Amino acid sequence: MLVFPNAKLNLGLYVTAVRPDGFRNLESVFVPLPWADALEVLPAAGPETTLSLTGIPVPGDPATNLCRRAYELLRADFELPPVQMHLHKVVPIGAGLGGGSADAAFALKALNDLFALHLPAETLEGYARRLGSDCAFFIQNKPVFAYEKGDVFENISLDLTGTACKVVYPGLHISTAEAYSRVTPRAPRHELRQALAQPLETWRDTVSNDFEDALTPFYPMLGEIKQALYAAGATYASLSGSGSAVYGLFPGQEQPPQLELPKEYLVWDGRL
Ligand SMILES: C[C@@](CO)(OP(=O)(O)O)[C@H](O)COP(=O)(O)OP(=O)(O)OC[C@H]1O[C@@H](n2ccc(N)nc2=O)[C@H](O)[C@@H]1O
Ligand SMILES: Nc1ncnc2c1ncn2[C@@H]1O[C@H](COP(=O)(O)OP(=O)(O)O)[C@@H](O)[C@H]1O
Repeated sequence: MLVFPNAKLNLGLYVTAVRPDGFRNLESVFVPLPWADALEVLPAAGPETTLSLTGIPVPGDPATNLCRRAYELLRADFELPPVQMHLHKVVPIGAGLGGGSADAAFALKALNDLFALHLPAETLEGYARRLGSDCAFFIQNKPVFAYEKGDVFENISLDLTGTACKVVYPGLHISTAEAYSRVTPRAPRHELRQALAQPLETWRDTVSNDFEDALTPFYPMLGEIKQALYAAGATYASLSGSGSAVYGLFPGQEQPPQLELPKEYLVWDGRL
C-alpha cells in the first residue's frame, strides 16, 4: 500500500497556557498542505519488520522513526504480521509543517487498511495522540480549529482550496521543544475563528503566530522571508507552527510569483 503523507500549515497560532502535564495549550487552525512524503507499507517478505529510508535524511535512530513507532503501537493491541516499510522523505524536518506527525498518522491509516482492522477515525486519532500532539490532525486531514495540546478539534467552514501558496524553508531546523521554551503563554490576541471568517485581506492585521514573535529576534531570516513574500504580493504571510517554514498566500493568482532566495532554501510552490 502506497500513501502520501502531506504536510500542514497553521493559520494563526496562540500559545495560551502551561498545562499541568508541562505541555502548552494552544489555539490554531490547521489546514492540509499538498507537499508530501511517500510511504509504502507491505507485509514483510521475511520474519523481520523493516523500515528503509530515502530522500531527506531523518535524524535519529530508524528504530525510533515515527512510522516504526506507529506500527509498534498497533502491534501491541492487534496481531499484526511483520511489515516492510519504505519512507521517501520530501517534507523538511523541524519546519513547522508536521511532516513527521503526518508519516505517523498515515502509517496508522495504512496499517488499518492493509490488515482490515476496521478502526474508525476516532480510534485512530486516539492512537495518533500517543505519538505526538500534531499527529491526530492527519487522520481526518481537513481544516480544523485545534485546541488543548493541538489534538482536540472543532470543524470549521474555511475553504482555501485552489489558493496559490509559496512555502519557504530556510534550512534551519528549529526543534519544537526549543520553540515552545521561548514562548510566554498569554491570552489570544483575537478570536481566531472570527478573524479567519473575515476576508483574507484582513488577516495580516488580525491573524498572528506567537512563535513568530518569539523566534524572529533569534532568527532574523524569518522576518526577512515574510517581508519578501509580502513584497512579492502575498495577501497573507506567516511562520507555520514552530517554524522555520514561512508561507505566503496569493489568492486569485494561478501560481505564486518567483522569488530571489538563497540557493540552499527549499521552496514549495503550488495550490492548497
Ligand atoms: C508547534 C506545533 C503546532 O502545530 O507544530 P510543529 O511546529 O511542530 O509542526 C505542534 O504543537 C507541535 O506538535 P508535535 O510536533 O506533535 O509535538 P510533540 O512531539 O507532541 O511535542 C514535542 C515537544 O513540544 C512541546 N509541546 C508540544 C505540544 C504542545 N501542545 N505543548 C508543548 O509544550 C513539548 O516540550 C514536547 O516535548
Ligand atoms: N518520519 C519522520 N519524519 C520526520 N521526523 C521524524 C520522523 N520520525 C521521527 N522523527 C523525529 O521527529 C523530529 C521532527 O519533529 P519536529 O521538530 O516536530 O518537526 P516537524 O516540523 O516535522 O513536526 C526529528 O528531529 C526526528 O528525529
